[in-house]
Amino acid sequence: MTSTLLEARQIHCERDDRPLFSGLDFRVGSGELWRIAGPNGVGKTTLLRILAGLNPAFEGELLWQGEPVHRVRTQYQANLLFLGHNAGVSSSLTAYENLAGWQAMRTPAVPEQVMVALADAGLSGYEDLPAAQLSAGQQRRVALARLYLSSAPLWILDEAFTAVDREAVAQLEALLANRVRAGGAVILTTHHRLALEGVQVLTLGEGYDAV
Ligand SMILES: Nc1ncnc2c1ncn2[C@@H]1O[C@H](COP(=O)(O)OP(=O)(O)OP(=O)(O)O)[C@@H](O)[C@H]1O
Repeated sequence: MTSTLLEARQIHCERDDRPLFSGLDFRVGSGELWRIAGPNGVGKTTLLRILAGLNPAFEGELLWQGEPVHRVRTQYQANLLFLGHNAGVSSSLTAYENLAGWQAMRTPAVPEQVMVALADAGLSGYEDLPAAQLSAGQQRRVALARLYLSSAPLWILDEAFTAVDREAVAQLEALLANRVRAGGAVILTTHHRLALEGVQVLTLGEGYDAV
């Protein structure tokens, strides 16, 4: 039996007085991978940002391991890795500095771990280049390298597959599979067809074919 990590109750959100989504109820358990599906503009990013605690403009309740997120915010943030589709990679910093800086905000940075994560993300030889001099896919890999350093039980990933090549997609799928196998949970959006089994789909927008 899976234990519930994150529960959403009656989530409602409006943009410019127009309801984006309403009455959303779901439970994300350990070992589960959820895909939020729907057409462009339906509210997928908005929902992920709500779940990640980055958008307070909603009604309803979020529970982390049974406790209201607003009461256990620090604990929730410590258990969460959020990767937005705007990946948060600083173009003036090197690949190494970006990842080490990210790690240092959570734990003392360990240079060897950072180097290994960059290598795992396919960036060997590019560690000391400013991100501005990397390709779009390589910049995305700098952000994705965080996944190799993260032991957070909940990953929320917005369009994580954007700009990366087939090899990186396969590696990312393997990482996600490992995360859920280890008892974590993943919530993501992607317009990419996932080669993963057991994906649960929450579709926003009526009549959208999420296949
Ligand atoms: N900062 C903002 N202020 C006002 N409206 C916004 C803002 N961000 C997004 N929206 C609106 O909210 C709606 C949902 O946007 P959102 O980015 O959540 O959609 P999405 O489903 O993720 O789309 P896509 O598949 O194109 O990424 C859109 O109509 C968009 O115009």
